[in-house]
Amino acid sequence: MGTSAGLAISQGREPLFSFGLISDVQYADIPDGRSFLGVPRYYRHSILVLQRAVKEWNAHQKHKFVMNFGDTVDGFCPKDQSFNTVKKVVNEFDMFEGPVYHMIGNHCLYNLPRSKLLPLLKIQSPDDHAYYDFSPVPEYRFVVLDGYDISAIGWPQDHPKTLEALKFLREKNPNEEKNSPTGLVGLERRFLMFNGAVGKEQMEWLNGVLQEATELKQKVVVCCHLPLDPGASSKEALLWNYDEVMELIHRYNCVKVCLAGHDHKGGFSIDSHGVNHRVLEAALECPPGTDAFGYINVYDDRISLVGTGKMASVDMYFNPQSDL
Ligand SMILES: Nc1ccn([C@@H]2O[C@H](COP(=O)(O)O)[C@@H](O)[C@H]2O)c(=O)n1
Ligand SMILES: O=P(O)(O)OC[C@H](O)CO
Repeated sequence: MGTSAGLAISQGREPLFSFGLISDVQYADIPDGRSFLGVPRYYRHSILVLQRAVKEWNAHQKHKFVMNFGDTVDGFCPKDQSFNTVKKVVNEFDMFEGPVYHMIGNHCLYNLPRSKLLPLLKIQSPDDHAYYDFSPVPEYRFVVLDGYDISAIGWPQDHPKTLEALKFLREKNPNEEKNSPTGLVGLERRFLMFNGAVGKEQMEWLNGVLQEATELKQKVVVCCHLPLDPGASSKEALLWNYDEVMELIHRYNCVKVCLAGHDHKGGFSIDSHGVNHRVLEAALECPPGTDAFGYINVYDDRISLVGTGKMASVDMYFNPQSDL
């Protein structure tokens, strides 16, 4: 990614805090396979990557929390094993000696309805939405978006959100197979069933959180399973309404970094407003013995991702213009 997190550390300043991160574990007790595009997937090995990650995060001793960027279980997991498989992976996360914040991904929703999934992931919500925020130190706020708020997967079949998503897909994607981008041009290629959107209520909630963060002079890190910037991701992996979400985010100056998973190869960009976008490499696609996890050192002027294995390190400096 061109920059050196080691450099940031060698500058000698202590971070305000740090946290661990991993994405797309997609564990299942099934033989290795491949993605649609032919990339090898190591379904049994991925939990070993997570175990090594937890060991390293604990050895570091100072991480304040850990974030799981979603797709905890794979869609090919036999459905009679879904509940226990998610539980097994969550138990591995719980070996971390501190809080763990989970996100949902499409593969989680192939396995379990929200009503069963969210309690397992300890996402507390009266109406099964999976967005929330937390402030680990007074200077920072983390916003976790629910990218499958409007989605054809995860809600009951007759739920208004399922119906809204299916209507949207019918309008945007003429293919019978709604996961196929065939014939879709450029950024239209994101209109696939394995993606989703942030709905109206969540947008209003996000607006309120960003308003409050601005008043409190907090810097914000936005986290979502689905990427929010075409510069950091394949077009096929983007949130359906990434443009609306970013238009809202850009009205404020408080959001410094957006982190995501889903696009397994990973990516990095700085958008037109100086917001950093980092898509994390998947634990699932690490050949046996290799890794993809990391931790982030948070400073007042940058955050530095220190990656292990396939997860590339990067220093993400904040745009000083945005604080003027
Ligand atoms: N470029 C693509 C990517 C995916 N699909 C469809 O999505 C399904 C799931 O994809 P995975 O990467 O998780 O294997 C896949 O079976 C295809 O139906 C596609 O059509 N084009
Ligand atoms: O979530 P998956 O495993 O279907 O993969 C999504 C793709 O990486 C998006 O391009």
